[in-house]
Amino acid sequence: MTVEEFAPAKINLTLHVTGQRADGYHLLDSLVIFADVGDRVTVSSAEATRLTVSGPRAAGVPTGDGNLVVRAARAIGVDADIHLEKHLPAAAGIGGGSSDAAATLRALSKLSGKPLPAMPEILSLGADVPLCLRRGMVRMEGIGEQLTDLDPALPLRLLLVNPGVEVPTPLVFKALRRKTNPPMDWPMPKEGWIEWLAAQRNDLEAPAIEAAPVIQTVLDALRDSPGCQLARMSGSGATCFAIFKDAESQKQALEAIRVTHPDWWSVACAAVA
Ligand SMILES: C[C@](O)(CO)[C@H](O)COP(=O)(O)OP(=O)(O)OC[C@H]1O[C@@H](n2ccc(N)nc2=O)[C@H](O)[C@@H]1O
Ligand SMILES: Nc1ncnc2c1ncn2[C@@H]1O[C@H](COP(=O)(O)OP(=O)(O)OP(=O)(O)O)[C@@H](O)[C@H]1O
Repeated sequence: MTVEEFAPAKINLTLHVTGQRADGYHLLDSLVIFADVGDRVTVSSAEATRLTVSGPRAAGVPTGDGNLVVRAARAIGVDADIHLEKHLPAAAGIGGGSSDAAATLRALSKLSGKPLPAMPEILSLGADVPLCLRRGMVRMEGIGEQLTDLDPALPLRLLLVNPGVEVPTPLVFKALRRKTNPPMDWPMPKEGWIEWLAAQRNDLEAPAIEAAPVIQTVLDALRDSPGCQLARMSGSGATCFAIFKDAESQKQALEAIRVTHPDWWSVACAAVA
Protein backbone atom coordinates (compact mmCIF):
# COMPACT_ATOMS: atom_id res chain seq x y z
CA MET A 1 0.00 0.00 0.00
CA THR A 2 1.21 3.48 -0.88
CA VAL A 3 -0.04 6.72 0.67
CA GLU A 4 0.68 10.13 -0.79
CA GLU A 5 0.30 13.43 1.05
CA PHE A 6 0.69 17.01 -0.14
CA ALA A 7 2.95 19.23 2.01
CA PRO A 8 1.82 22.79 1.25
CA ALA A 9 3.87 25.92 1.78
CA LYS A 10 2.65 27.79 4.86
CA ILE A 11 2.40 31.55 4.59
CA ASN A 12 2.56 33.74 7.70
CA LEU A 13 0.30 36.61 6.55
CA THR A 14 1.25 38.24 9.85
CA LEU A 15 3.88 37.33 12.45
CA HIS A 16 3.83 39.34 15.66
CA VAL A 17 6.44 38.47 18.28
CA THR A 18 4.75 39.25 21.59
CA GLY A 19 7.29 38.00 24.14
CA GLN A 20 9.98 35.48 24.98
CA ARG A 21 9.82 32.45 27.29
CA ALA A 22 12.49 31.64 29.84
CA ASP A 23 13.77 28.85 27.55
CA GLY A 24 14.42 31.39 24.77
CA TYR A 25 11.48 30.47 22.52
CA HIS A 26 9.45 33.44 21.35
CA LEU A 27 5.72 33.94 21.84
CA LEU A 28 3.95 34.55 18.56
CA ASP A 29 0.66 35.83 17.23
CA SER A 30 0.40 34.84 13.58
CA LEU A 31 -2.25 34.51 10.89
CA VAL A 32 -1.41 31.62 8.58
CA ILE A 33 -2.72 30.16 5.34
CA PHE A 34 -1.50 27.28 3.19
CA ALA A 35 -0.67 27.53 -0.50
CA ASP A 36 -1.48 25.17 -3.35
CA VAL A 37 2.25 24.85 -4.04
CA GLY A 38 4.33 22.48 -1.96
CA ASP A 39 6.24 19.24 -1.61
CA ARG A 40 4.88 15.70 -1.95
CA VAL A 41 5.49 12.84 0.47
CA THR A 42 4.85 9.22 -0.57
CA VAL A 43 5.16 6.34 1.90
CA SER A 44 4.97 2.56 1.60
CA SER A 45 5.52 -0.20 4.16
CA ALA A 46 9.11 -1.37 4.70
CA GLU A 47 11.24 -3.21 7.25
CA ALA A 48 13.38 -0.15 7.91
CA THR A 49 12.93 3.56 7.23
CA ARG A 50 14.62 4.83 4.09
CA LEU A 51 14.26 8.30 2.58
CA THR A 52 14.84 9.29 -1.03
CA VAL A 53 14.53 12.86 -2.26
CA SER A 54 13.89 14.11 -5.80
CA GLY A 55 12.41 17.17 -7.46
CA PRO A 56 13.53 20.65 -8.51
CA ARG A 57 14.59 21.70 -4.98
CA ALA A 58 16.17 18.40 -3.85
CA ALA A 59 19.76 19.67 -3.93
CA GLY A 60 21.24 19.98 -0.45
CA VAL A 61 18.24 18.49 1.36
CA PRO A 62 19.47 15.96 3.94
CA THR A 63 18.43 12.33 3.39
CA GLY A 64 19.39 10.97 6.82
CA ASP A 65 18.43 11.77 10.39
CA GLY A 66 18.86 15.48 9.63
CA ASN A 67 15.66 15.42 7.61
CA LEU A 68 12.50 16.23 9.55
CA VAL A 69 10.70 13.55 7.55
CA VAL A 70 12.89 10.85 9.14
CA ARG A 71 12.42 12.40 12.58
CA ALA A 72 8.65 12.40 12.01
CA ALA A 73 8.71 8.69 11.07
CA ARG A 74 10.61 7.95 14.31
CA ALA A 75 8.13 10.02 16.32
CA ILE A 76 5.12 8.03 15.08
CA GLY A 77 7.10 4.78 15.26
CA VAL A 78 6.37 3.48 11.77
CA ASP A 79 9.09 2.18 9.43
CA ALA A 80 8.54 2.97 5.77
CA ASP A 81 10.06 3.70 2.42
CA ILE A 82 9.55 7.44 2.14
CA HIS A 83 9.92 9.50 -0.97
CA LEU A 84 10.04 13.28 -0.75
CA GLU A 85 9.47 15.31 -3.91
CA LYS A 86 10.94 18.69 -3.09
CA HIS A 87 9.47 21.80 -4.72
CA LEU A 88 9.85 24.37 -1.92
CA PRO A 89 13.15 26.13 -1.22
CA ALA A 90 14.71 25.18 2.15
CA ALA A 91 15.27 27.54 5.09
CA ALA A 92 12.84 29.89 3.38
CA GLY A 93 10.17 30.80 5.96
CA ILE A 94 7.44 28.81 4.25
CA GLY A 95 7.76 25.76 6.45
CA GLY A 96 9.29 23.33 3.98
CA GLY A 97 10.71 20.90 6.51
CA SER A 98 7.83 21.38 8.96
CA SER A 99 5.21 20.78 6.29
CA ASP A 100 7.08 17.68 5.06
CA ALA A 101 7.14 16.39 8.65
CA ALA A 102 3.40 17.01 9.08
CA ALA A 103 2.63 15.29 5.75
CA THR A 104 4.79 12.33 6.81
CA LEU A 105 2.88 12.00 10.10
CA ARG A 106 -0.44 12.07 8.25
CA ALA A 107 0.73 9.57 5.61
CA LEU A 108 2.22 7.13 8.13
CA SER A 109 -0.87 7.38 10.31
CA LYS A 110 -3.01 6.40 7.31
CA LEU A 111 -0.57 3.64 6.30
CA SER A 112 -0.39 2.05 9.75
CA GLY A 113 -3.68 3.00 11.38
CA LYS A 114 -1.69 4.48 14.30
CA PRO A 115 -2.91 7.79 15.70
CA LEU A 116 -0.82 10.92 15.35
CA PRO A 117 1.57 11.49 18.28
CA ALA A 118 0.39 13.89 21.02
CA MET A 119 1.03 17.64 20.91
CA PRO A 120 4.27 17.85 22.93
CA GLU A 121 5.94 15.27 20.70
CA ILE A 122 4.70 16.91 17.50
CA LEU A 123 5.86 20.31 18.78
CA SER A 124 9.29 18.90 19.61
CA LEU A 125 9.77 18.14 15.90
CA GLY A 126 9.52 21.89 15.25
CA ALA A 127 7.39 24.81 16.38
CA ASP A 128 5.67 24.89 12.97
CA VAL A 129 4.82 21.18 12.75
CA PRO A 130 1.48 21.27 14.68
CA LEU A 131 0.46 24.23 12.50
CA CYS A 132 1.34 22.35 9.33
CA LEU A 133 -1.11 19.58 10.27
CA ARG A 134 -3.91 22.14 9.87
CA ARG A 135 -5.49 23.61 6.73
CA GLY A 136 -7.53 26.69 5.93
CA MET A 137 -6.79 29.88 7.83
CA VAL A 138 -5.28 29.48 11.29
CA ARG A 139 -4.33 31.82 14.14
CA MET A 140 -1.14 30.58 15.79
CA GLU A 141 -0.20 31.66 19.31
CA GLY A 142 2.15 30.52 22.07
CA ILE A 143 5.33 29.22 20.47
CA GLY A 144 3.22 27.47 17.84
CA GLU A 145 1.09 25.12 19.94
CA GLN A 146 -2.01 27.27 20.39
CA LEU A 147 -3.93 26.94 17.14
CA THR A 148 -7.35 28.36 16.31
CA ASP A 149 -9.06 27.37 13.06
CA LEU A 150 -10.69 30.39 11.44
CA ASP A 151 -13.09 30.75 8.52
CA PRO A 152 -11.59 29.36 5.32
CA ALA A 153 -9.09 31.64 3.60
CA LEU A 154 -10.44 34.05 1.01
CA PRO A 155 -9.72 33.12 -2.62
CA LEU A 156 -6.47 35.10 -2.63
CA ARG A 157 -4.28 35.54 -5.71
CA LEU A 158 -0.74 35.28 -4.46
CA LEU A 159 2.86 35.32 -5.56
CA LEU A 160 5.65 33.75 -3.54
CA VAL A 161 9.14 35.03 -4.25
CA ASN A 162 12.41 33.83 -2.75
CA PRO A 163 15.69 35.47 -3.73
CA GLY A 164 17.76 32.35 -3.11
CA VAL A 165 19.34 33.24 0.22
CA GLU A 166 18.85 30.78 3.07
CA VAL A 167 18.02 32.64 6.29
CA PRO A 168 18.33 30.39 9.36
CA THR A 169 15.35 30.89 11.71
CA PRO A 170 17.42 31.04 14.99
CA LEU A 171 19.61 33.80 13.54
CA VAL A 172 16.63 35.98 12.67
CA PHE A 173 14.98 35.55 16.10
CA LYS A 174 18.31 36.38 17.74
CA ALA A 175 18.67 39.57 15.69
CA LEU A 176 15.20 40.79 16.74
CA ARG A 177 15.82 43.67 19.14
CA ARG A 178 12.41 44.23 20.76
CA LYS A 179 10.97 40.90 21.90
CA THR A 180 7.71 42.27 23.31
CA ASN A 181 5.45 43.76 20.66
CA PRO A 182 1.67 44.21 20.42
CA PRO A 183 -0.42 41.21 19.26
CA MET A 184 -2.64 41.36 16.17
CA ASP A 185 -5.65 43.69 16.31
CA TRP A 186 -8.42 41.19 17.01
CA PRO A 187 -11.01 40.22 15.91
CA MET A 188 -10.11 40.53 12.28
CA PRO A 189 -12.84 42.27 10.29
CA LYS A 190 -14.83 40.74 7.43
CA GLU A 191 -15.04 44.10 5.62
CA GLY A 192 -11.80 45.93 4.84
CA TRP A 193 -9.77 42.81 5.46
CA ILE A 194 -6.82 43.83 3.23
CA GLU A 195 -6.57 47.21 5.00
CA TRP A 196 -6.63 45.40 8.35
CA LEU A 197 -3.95 42.98 7.14
CA ALA A 198 -1.78 45.86 5.91
CA ALA A 199 -1.94 47.39 9.40
CA GLN A 200 -0.55 44.18 10.98
CA ARG A 201 3.14 43.21 10.86
CA ASN A 202 5.85 40.63 10.50
CA ASP A 203 8.21 41.57 13.33
CA LEU A 204 10.93 39.34 11.86
CA GLU A 205 11.01 41.30 8.59
CA ALA A 206 13.43 44.02 9.81
CA PRO A 207 16.00 41.63 11.37
CA ALA A 208 15.79 39.33 8.33
CA ILE A 209 16.43 42.29 6.00
CA GLU A 210 19.44 43.22 8.13
CA ALA A 211 20.80 39.70 7.62
CA ALA A 212 19.83 39.54 3.95
CA PRO A 213 19.20 42.99 2.39
CA VAL A 214 18.01 41.36 -0.86
CA ILE A 215 14.70 40.70 0.95
CA GLN A 216 14.01 44.45 0.71
CA THR A 217 14.69 44.23 -3.04
CA VAL A 218 12.08 41.47 -3.29
CA LEU A 219 9.52 43.49 -1.33
CA ASP A 220 10.17 46.57 -3.49
CA ALA A 221 9.78 44.54 -6.69
CA LEU A 222 6.46 43.11 -5.46
CA ARG A 223 5.14 46.45 -4.16
CA ASP A 224 6.04 48.15 -7.47
CA SER A 225 4.01 45.57 -9.42
CA PRO A 226 0.70 46.98 -10.69
CA GLY A 227 -2.25 45.45 -8.82
CA CYS A 228 -0.23 44.47 -5.73
CA GLN A 229 -2.41 45.07 -2.66
CA LEU A 230 0.10 43.97 -0.04
CA ALA A 231 3.60 42.46 0.08
CA ARG A 232 5.25 41.10 3.22
CA MET A 233 7.83 38.52 4.28
CA SER A 234 6.62 35.09 5.49
CA GLY A 235 7.98 33.51 8.68
CA SER A 236 11.66 34.18 9.25
CA GLY A 237 12.22 34.72 5.52
CA ALA A 238 13.54 35.07 3.00
CA THR A 239 10.37 34.19 1.02
CA CYS A 240 7.94 37.09 0.56
CA PHE A 241 4.31 36.90 -0.50
CA ALA A 242 2.18 39.41 -2.35
CA ILE A 243 -1.59 39.60 -2.71
CA PHE A 244 -2.92 40.80 -6.09
CA LYS A 245 -6.24 42.39 -6.90
CA ASP A 246 -6.97 40.10 -9.86
CA ALA A 247 -5.64 37.17 -11.87
CA GLU A 248 -4.33 39.39 -14.68
CA SER A 249 -2.12 41.57 -12.45
CA GLN A 250 -0.90 38.45 -10.63
CA LYS A 251 0.12 36.87 -13.96
CA GLN A 252 1.78 40.04 -15.27
CA ALA A 253 3.75 40.55 -12.05
CA LEU A 254 5.01 36.95 -12.16
CA GLU A 255 6.11 37.32 -15.78
CA ALA A 256 7.88 40.62 -15.05
CA ILE A 257 9.71 39.26 -11.99
CA ARG A 258 10.80 36.15 -13.89
CA VAL A 259 12.29 38.41 -16.58
CA THR A 260 14.04 40.86 -14.23
CA HIS A 261 15.12 38.21 -11.70
CA PRO A 262 15.34 34.82 -13.44
CA ASP A 263 17.51 33.54 -10.56
CA TRP A 264 14.75 34.07 -7.97
CA TRP A 265 12.25 31.32 -7.12
CA SER A 266 8.86 32.81 -7.99
CA VAL A 267 5.44 31.12 -8.24
CA ALA A 268 1.81 32.11 -8.51
CA CYS A 269 -0.48 30.32 -6.07
CA ALA A 270 -3.79 30.36 -4.24
CA ALA A 271 -4.72 29.45 -0.68
CA VAL A 272 -5.83 25.84 -0.13
CA ALA A 273 -9.01 25.23 1.87
C1 LIG B 1 9.13 31.60 12.38
C2 LIG B 1 8.10 30.50 12.18
O1 LIG B 1 8.29 29.87 10.93
C3 LIG B 1 6.70 31.12 12.18
O2 LIG B 1 5.71 30.26 11.70
C4 LIG B 1 8.20 29.45 13.25
O3 LIG B 1 8.00 30.01 14.51
C5 LIG B 1 9.52 28.67 13.21
O4 LIG B 1 9.18 27.34 13.32
P1 LIG B 1 10.26 26.18 13.12
O5 LIG B 1 11.16 26.52 12.00
O6 LIG B 1 9.48 24.89 13.09
O7 LIG B 1 11.06 26.33 14.46
P2 LIG B 1 11.94 25.30 15.31
O8 LIG B 1 12.64 24.39 14.38
O9 LIG B 1 11.12 24.72 16.41
O10 LIG B 1 12.95 26.33 15.96
C6 LIG B 1 14.05 26.85 15.30
C7 LIG B 1 14.59 27.97 16.15
O11 LIG B 1 13.76 29.14 16.00
C8 LIG B 1 13.61 29.83 17.20
N1 LIG B 1 12.19 29.89 17.57
C9 LIG B 1 11.26 29.13 16.90
C10 LIG B 1 9.93 29.24 17.22
C11 LIG B 1 9.55 30.13 18.24
N2 LIG B 1 8.27 30.26 18.59
N3 LIG B 1 10.49 30.87 18.89
C12 LIG B 1 11.79 30.76 18.56
O12 LIG B 1 12.61 31.44 19.16
C13 LIG B 1 14.48 29.11 18.22
O13 LIG B 1 15.74 29.74 18.20
C14 LIG B 1 14.61 27.72 17.64
O14 LIG B 1 15.78 27.11 18.04
N1 LIG C 1 12.33 17.98 4.63
C1 LIG C 1 13.21 18.99 4.63
N2 LIG C 1 13.21 19.88 3.61
C2 LIG C 1 14.10 20.90 3.62
N3 LIG C 1 15.02 21.10 4.57
C3 LIG C 1 15.05 20.25 5.59
C4 LIG C 1 14.14 19.16 5.67
N4 LIG C 1 14.38 18.51 6.80
C5 LIG C 1 15.38 19.14 7.41
N5 LIG C 1 15.82 20.18 6.71
C6 LIG C 1 16.89 21.10 7.14
O1 LIG C 1 16.22 22.17 7.82
C7 LIG C 1 16.72 23.44 7.45
C8 LIG C 1 15.56 24.46 7.48
O2 LIG C 1 14.71 24.19 6.39
P1 LIG C 1 13.11 24.40 6.38
O3 LIG C 1 12.70 24.26 4.96
O4 LIG C 1 12.46 23.54 7.38
O5 LIG C 1 13.01 25.90 6.68
P2 LIG C 1 12.43 26.98 7.67
O6 LIG C 1 12.56 28.25 6.92
O7 LIG C 1 13.14 26.85 8.99
O8 LIG C 1 10.96 26.73 7.85
P3 LIG C 1 10.00 27.61 8.73
O9 LIG C 1 9.13 28.33 7.78
O10 LIG C 1 9.27 26.56 9.51
O11 LIG C 1 10.83 28.54 9.56
C9 LIG C 1 17.36 23.24 6.08
O12 LIG C 1 18.48 24.03 5.92
C10 LIG C 1 17.69 21.74 6.02
O13 LIG C 1 19.05 21.47 6.30
